[in-house]
Amino acid sequence: MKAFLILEDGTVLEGIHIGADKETVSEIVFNTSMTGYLEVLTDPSYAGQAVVMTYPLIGNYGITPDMESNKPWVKGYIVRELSRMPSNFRCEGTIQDFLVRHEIPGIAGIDTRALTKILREKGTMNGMITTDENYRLENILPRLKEYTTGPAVEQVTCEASYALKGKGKKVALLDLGAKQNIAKSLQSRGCRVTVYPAHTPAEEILAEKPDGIMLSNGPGDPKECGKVIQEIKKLYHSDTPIFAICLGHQLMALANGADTYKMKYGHRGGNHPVKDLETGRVYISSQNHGYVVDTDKLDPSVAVPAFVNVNDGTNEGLRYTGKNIFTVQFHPEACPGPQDSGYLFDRFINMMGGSQ
Ligand SMILES: NC(=O)CC[C@H](N)C(=O)O
Repeated sequence: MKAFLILEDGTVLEGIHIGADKETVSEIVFNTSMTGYLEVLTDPSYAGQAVVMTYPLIGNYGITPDMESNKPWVKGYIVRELSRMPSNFRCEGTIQDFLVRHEIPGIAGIDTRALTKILREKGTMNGMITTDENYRLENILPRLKEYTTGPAVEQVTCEASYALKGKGKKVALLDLGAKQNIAKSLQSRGCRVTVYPAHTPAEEILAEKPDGIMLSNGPGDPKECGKVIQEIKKLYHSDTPIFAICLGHQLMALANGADTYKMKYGHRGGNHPVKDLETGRVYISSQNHGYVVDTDKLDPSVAVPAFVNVNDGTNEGLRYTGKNIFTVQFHPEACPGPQDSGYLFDRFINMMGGSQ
């Protein structure tokens, strides 16, 4: 069956329908990872967005246990070619069935690299995936212009707190849409992790006297998270060591008077170079973000830049002055992507006083 991808600027691309049989409006973002399509599909930070995979063949090892959460969160899926016969000893099914089961529509047969060039030149746009051949642009374009991801953290956070197996340092993980590998990275370093829903009052977390607090990644515009920011402010004022990733990093910055803005087309992929400003060393990182902290308005008595993106000079991390707090915009938990920056979890463990 034919399908159409209609962009906010009136561009229409024709392809083949995949996934669930329904129409979807979302923000269209591209990911340049050459591996790890499942980790991308199941990363809760993509809630409200349709992802364009620039790598041309997707799904060739099918569905395996490499999930970052228990379901796919993308609102649409845009690929060049979807593998019809996945082959892998761990394969448990096809992407096609996975998308249908979770009611996610998609489109294949799109020149995703050409589409990415459009998104790079014009910036991230909203779009619609539809199978309706009689679509009317004059009706659709105003709908596309209006669309926003809105408050998205509520859709992806856990409902109640829960404790994960482990002994050793007690870490409170605030789940803003956490990728599973954050908890796993802590557990593999001998931490006892308790996961809290995004709107848990700071007092409740601090009452458990955690050795450290971890703020996770998550979807949407960080400025939509006003209430969570209020709680993070209180966490900042406790003397607990804090490590934050991506949305968590942005919220900690907003809680401390910094600003964030939306980038033209974001960073989503597995090969973004980030420079550690303390050592001058460059690490290759996994990334998925559309917003970034504006360091121009950052008060150095509050925080100073710790990492910078080597491609475009945007901020990739902050160190909080006089505090046991550091935050990064990229993904040291990797999944998918290089594990270069996994050492940051070790730094966090050291901040909590070592692994015992
Ligand atoms: N992966 C994330 O946590 C992304 C943070 C935020 N939603 C952004 O797009 O910038």
